[in-house]
Amino acid sequence: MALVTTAEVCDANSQLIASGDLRALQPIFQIYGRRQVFSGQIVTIKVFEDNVYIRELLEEKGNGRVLVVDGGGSLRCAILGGNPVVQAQNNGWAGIVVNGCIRDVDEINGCDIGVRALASHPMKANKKRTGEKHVPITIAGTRIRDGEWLYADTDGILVAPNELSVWEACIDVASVLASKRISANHEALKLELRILNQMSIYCSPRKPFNRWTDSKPLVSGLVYTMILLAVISFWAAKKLDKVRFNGEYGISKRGISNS
Ligand SMILES: O=C([O-])CC(=O)C(=O)O
Ligand SMILES: [Mg+2]
Repeated sequence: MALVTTAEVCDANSQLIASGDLRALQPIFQIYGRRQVFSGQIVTIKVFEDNVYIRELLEEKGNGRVLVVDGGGSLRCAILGGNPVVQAQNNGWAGIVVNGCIRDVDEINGCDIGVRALASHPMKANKKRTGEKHVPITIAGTRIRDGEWLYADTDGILVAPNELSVWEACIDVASVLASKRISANHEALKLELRILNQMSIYCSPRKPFNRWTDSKPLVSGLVYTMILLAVISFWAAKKLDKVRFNGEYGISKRGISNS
């Protein structure tokens, strides 16, 4: 998805925006961390001036996910510091979005991870172990659910219910180029650039797996194979029967032998 900017995704998906599926967070966040562009599946957490649960989540393997923290917008202390961010980077988290404050900004800016927060604050948070993990949250005017997808770049932050995919677009580029059978290199390059510019048009939520329609080809393939095998075995049995019968009665292609 990094091939396409958040602005291009918005331009090409007005229907998803109108339906409320594609949402942009209000632009209230500062950019921290070395990764300015990041995306991933969302893990939500709701806390208030307490950071124990945040640290616990970032101790888990990230697998490219993004932690989105509803810190209630508090500007009275930092709920994220350098230590958990280094850990998140080492554990493979793609990013952390904090509706609250962070501290150890220089350390965080050295980490290979994307971090967004309202501001920095020198005071640390409570350690009372309060909050809720994996609950729906509302930050920056946007309702966000655990398991949705987040896309961040220097223009802003988008949230979608499913992973946005350019897979279809890549197939399209290949098939259009093949069908045009372009020989001159510059023509091919021109067309490729035009198609790449249009790529976001094909950005669509990846379809969820449908147990029936997605397995239909496999099921019908199996049925056809079984019918074919049945016909072949029937034919073979008949043939074998005939050979056996002919053998028993001494019938050959040339006629009945006396021996
Ligand atoms: O101790 C804290 O709450 C925040 C902090 O600075 C860190 O984790 O590095
Ligand atoms: Mg610290």
